[in-house]
Amino acid sequence: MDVSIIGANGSTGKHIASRILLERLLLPTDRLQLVGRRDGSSGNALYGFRQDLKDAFAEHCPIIDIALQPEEVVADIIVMAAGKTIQAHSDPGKAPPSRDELAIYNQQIAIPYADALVQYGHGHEVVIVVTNPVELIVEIFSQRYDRHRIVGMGAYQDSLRFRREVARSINVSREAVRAMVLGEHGDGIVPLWSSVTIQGFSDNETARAISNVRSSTSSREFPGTLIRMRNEIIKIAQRGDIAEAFRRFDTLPPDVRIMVGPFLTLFAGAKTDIATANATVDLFKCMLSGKDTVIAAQVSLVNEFLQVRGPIGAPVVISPKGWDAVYPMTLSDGEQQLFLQSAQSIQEKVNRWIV
Ligand SMILES: NC(=O)c1ccc[n+]([C@@H]2O[C@H](COP(=O)([O-])OP(=O)(O)OC[C@H]3O[C@@H](n4cnc5c(N)ncnc54)[C@H](O)[C@@H]3O)[C@@H](O)[C@H]2O)c1
Repeated sequence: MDVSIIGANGSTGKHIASRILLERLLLPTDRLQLVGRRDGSSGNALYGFRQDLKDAFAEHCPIIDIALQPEEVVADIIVMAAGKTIQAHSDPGKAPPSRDELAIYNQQIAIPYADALVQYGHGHEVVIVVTNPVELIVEIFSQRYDRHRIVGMGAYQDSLRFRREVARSINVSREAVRAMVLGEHGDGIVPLWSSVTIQGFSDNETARAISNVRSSTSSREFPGTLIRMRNEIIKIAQRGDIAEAFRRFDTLPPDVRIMVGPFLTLFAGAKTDIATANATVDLFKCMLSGKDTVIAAQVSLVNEFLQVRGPIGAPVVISPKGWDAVYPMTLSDGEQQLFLQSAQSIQEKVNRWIV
């Protein structure tokens, strides 16, 4: 199997590459392709990065290739991780950072890769999209290529965060919690409390545990609560009191922490690249496991789930071919309403952004 990482010299791309090698997911006869820009600093740096990987992983290394043009990308699985990332700012008068700011710039990066895939690809590539806004980039690839082979990892990562945060609030391990987050990888996230199961808990015990920890009694109130709590914490971080911001963060409900955690990490001067790389490689492993696995991921729907058209985080059955079908989940009334609002908002933004 051959894997290509577009944006391999970026912090997320680098962690993805080293995790793939660390876990020996590729054989020495497989190929890992590191993709950068000929006219950017990554062009030269990738040669050094390749050398570093060879030093680190020696005889366990696959063949490592470098590509500096979209038309040179050749792989069975392509990880799209190139592009700008959001920056923290300390101006309380300005809106908090949003992945939406990246749309115009990152779209221009993605289009040549999507066009080259259509022109030079062999038709069975699968693209895992990391670049934000993940819904927009999924749509750019899906409008050009087989949409069933395009999978965005934002909802998968949000679901892992949700499981971890729920587990932390009720004092069990993340492995004991099953849960999904659908919707947008952004303000329009839809945490599915109805999907939460906790190993060893009866239905009544699960319901009691959830009502003790969730942010609001109904999903309809969630967006307002999320924005209010997010803005309060960001104000503290903008004053420079990061330790206090994290102390307050620890007291937030788990469904709010999913969203606030990455922003607070940014304001602290760090990045979410390690967790993102881990989630991407986990998704990659699920995909290759050969078992039909249901995960939340951004895909471009054509009426398969709640009659939604367009890109959104949805429950899908994945396989080595991408996503085969939508898993027919039943949402609560409030979750359904939140999901449909999120779909509408994403669609409006994507229509505005796509040139
Ligand atoms: N989905 C998620 O959960 C998640 C989490 C973190 C980051 N991200 C997204 O991943 C992307 C990368 O983030 P990062 O932190 O690694 O950024 P980064 O700035 O560290 O790396 C970006 C890389 O992209 C490369 N690049 C830019 N234009 C390119 C082109 N035309 N061809 C090839 N490479 C090109 C740059 O040279 C750089 O090496 C961003 O869009 C970010 O928003 C997503």
